[in-house]
Amino acid sequence: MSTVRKIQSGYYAVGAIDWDRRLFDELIPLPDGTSYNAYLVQGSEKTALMDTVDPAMTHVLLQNLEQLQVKKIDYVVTHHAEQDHSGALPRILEEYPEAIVVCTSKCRDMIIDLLAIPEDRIRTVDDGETLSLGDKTMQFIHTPWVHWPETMVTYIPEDRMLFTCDFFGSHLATSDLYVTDEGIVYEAAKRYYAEIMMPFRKIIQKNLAKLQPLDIRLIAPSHGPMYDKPEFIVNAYKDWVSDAVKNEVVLPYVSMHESTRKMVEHFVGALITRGIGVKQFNLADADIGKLAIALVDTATIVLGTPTVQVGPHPKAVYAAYLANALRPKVRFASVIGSYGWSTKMVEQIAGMLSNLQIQVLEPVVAKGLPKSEDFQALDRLADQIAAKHREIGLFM
Ligand SMILES: Cc1cc2nc3c(=O)[nH]c(=O)nc-3n(C[C@H](O)[C@H](O)[C@H](O)COP(=O)(O)O)c2cc1C
Repeated sequence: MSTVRKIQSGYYAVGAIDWDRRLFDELIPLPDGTSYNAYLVQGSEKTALMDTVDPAMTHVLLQNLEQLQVKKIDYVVTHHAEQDHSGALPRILEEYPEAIVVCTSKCRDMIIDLLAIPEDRIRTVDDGETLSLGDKTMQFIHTPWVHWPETMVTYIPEDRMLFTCDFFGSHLATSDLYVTDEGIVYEAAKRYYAEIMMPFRKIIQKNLAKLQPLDIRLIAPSHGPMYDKPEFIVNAYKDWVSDAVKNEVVLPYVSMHESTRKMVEHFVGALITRGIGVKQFNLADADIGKLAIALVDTATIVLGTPTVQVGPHPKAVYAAYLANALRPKVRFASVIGSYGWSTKMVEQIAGMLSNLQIQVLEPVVAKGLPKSEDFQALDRLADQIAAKHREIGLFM
C-alpha cells in the first residue's frame, strides 16, 4: 500500500500510517492509532529525507521511496533519536549508501548507542547551522527536550516550512495531509503534549520563543496531520506551557465498596454549586491519557482513595505517580477517602507528590462509610478550594 502524498513541488510525505496501534511505549493509550511521518525534500542539487519511521513500518517507507523513484538520498535529517522515527535508519542507510545522517551532537551519541549507526555516516550540526539542497536551505534549530535532550527542528526559509518531529505532533492515524477537524486534532495534540512534553514545560517556553521570529507557512510534525494554519498549534502550545491555570478540580478516584465513591459524589456537587469546574475519573478503568490532558491546566487535584494495606489503593498510587512525573502546573492538592482501622494513605500520597509546587489542603478521611461530619468536612474543603481559586484570580 502506497502512502505517498505530494505536498508541493519538491516535497512529499513518505511516512506510514499505523491505524491499528493502540498502545505506545507499552503505556500510553492510542485511541486513534498514530502515524510516523517522514518527508522527502528534493532540492535542485540534493535530496533530504526528514526522519524515517518505526522499524515495523520500514517496508512502507522503502516502498514509498521506490514509487517516487528516489535513487539517491544525500541527507537523512534525524531530528530525534527515538526508534519510532529513527528505527528505520539502519535499513535506509543500507539502501542509500551515499546518505549521511544529519543531527545534533547529542543525537549522534544516541543513535550510535540505540541503533548502532556507524559514526562515519553521521554529520553533526550546530544550532543555527545551515545546509544547502540547491534551491532550498535547511536551517537547523536546536530545540532540546521535546521530548528528549537531543531534539532539533529544521526550517526551510524558501518555502517557509518547519519540520518539527515530535514537537507539535499528535497521535492520529489519518489519510488527511492537513488538519481538517481542529477539535479532533486539538484533543490529540493536547494528549500528546500532556503525556510526554508536559514535564519540560519551561524549556518548551524557550523553544517557542526561539521559533517566534520564523515566518512559518506550514508545520510538518512526525505524528498526525500537518498544520497549514501554524498559529492553531503554536497558540495551543503557548497556552499549555503558560503559567495560567483553570478554575477546575481534577478528581481521579477509586472505590472498592462505595465509601470513597459516596464522598466523591458529595464533593463534586459541593464544588459545582460553588462555581468550580470538575473533571472526575474513575481509576478502575480510566483512560490515563484523558487524565493527563485534564492535568495540563487544572488549578487543583484531589485524589480519592480507600486504604489498602495501610496505604492508598494501588490505582491511586499509579495516578499520584503519574501526576508527579508529568509535573503539571497544578497549584493545590488534597486527598479524600476511607479506611477501616488504620491508615497512612494521606502521608504516603503527599510523599509521592514532591515534584509538584503545590499547597496541600486539609484532607478528608472517613472511617468506613462517610457520615454527616465527613460530608461537612468535604463542604469545608470545597469552600477552601473556592477561596484559593478566588485568591489567585480564577473567579470572582
Ligand atoms: C484488600 C483490602 C485491604 C484493606 N486494608 C486496609 C488497611 O490496611 N487499613 C484500613 O484501615 N483499612 C483497610 N481496608 C478497609 C478499607 O479501607 C475500608 O473498607 C474502606 O472503607 C473502603 O473504602 P471504599 O468503600 O471506598 O472502597 C482494606 C480493604 C480491603 C478490601
